[in-house]
Amino acid sequence: MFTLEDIDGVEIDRRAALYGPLADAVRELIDATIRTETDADVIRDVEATVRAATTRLRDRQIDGAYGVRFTPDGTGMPWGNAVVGLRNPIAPPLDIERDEDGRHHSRFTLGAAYEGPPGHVHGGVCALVLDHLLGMTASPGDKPNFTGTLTLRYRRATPLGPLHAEARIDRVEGVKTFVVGTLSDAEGVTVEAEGVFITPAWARD
Ligand SMILES: CCCCCCCCCCCCCC(=O)SCCNC(=O)CCNC(=O)[C@H](O)C(C)(C)COP(=O)(O)OP(=O)(O)OC[C@H]1O[C@@H](n2cnc3c(N)ncnc32)[C@H](O)[C@@H]1OP(=O)(O)O
Repeated sequence: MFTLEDIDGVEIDRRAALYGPLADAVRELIDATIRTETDADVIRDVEATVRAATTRLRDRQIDGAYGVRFTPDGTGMPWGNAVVGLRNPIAPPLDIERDEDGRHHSRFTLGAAYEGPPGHVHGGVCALVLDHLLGMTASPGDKPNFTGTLTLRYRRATPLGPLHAEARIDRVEGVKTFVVGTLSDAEGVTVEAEGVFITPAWARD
């Protein structure tokens, strides 16, 4: 589940510079696929090109999912992650910053690929983003805390476009960390979240 990779920062940068642009390009492709109105013959031609590109990438690949890899100095590479994964075109991806007081926050943009109600973010995508951000906030050290219960209040629809999310720890009770957070657009909060994140039995002292 968590895999140690004995590589240094230079190698991480090399891999990020190789795989990040590919994921970005596929993200663009997803957006273009949803929004294109070009001619039918162009669409069929592009479909063949994309299928050929996929075949080339599958020439050599790992078994199963990417997992969470980390280096000896504790640098994490959750590159397949659905929210922050550098190699995952489905991930927006979020760049999450941590303040000295432990608050986590992120500015990001959700486009056509994340639509639920017309012109607005799918409620499940709001939950996805907040679950991850609150989970990161609940796991400041080298121990993961997993979502036990996540409660959301959708105050109003979240428009597609630039957004902001933030989270902070409310309190810690034994293996349970209680975290609160919000998702906002330029007008203010659209979704409030509170979650109970729990250290799994295998990671307890
Ligand atoms: C190398 C780098 C590492 C960095 C890591 C970054 C990670 C980032 C992570 C990002 C993550 C992103 C987010 C994701 O995607 S996390 C993925 C989604 N979540 C899961 O898959 C979790 C699945 N469930 C479990 O693994 C276990 O059931 C957990 C770990 C949750 C509890 O375990 P276990 O079942 O063994 O617990 P226990 O019986 O010992 O009870 C202990 C206490 O907890 C209370 N309780 C139990 N269940 C719940 C519940 N559902 N709600 C509220 N409370 C609950 C229970 O009453 C008791 O309290 P008390 O009676 O003592 O008061």
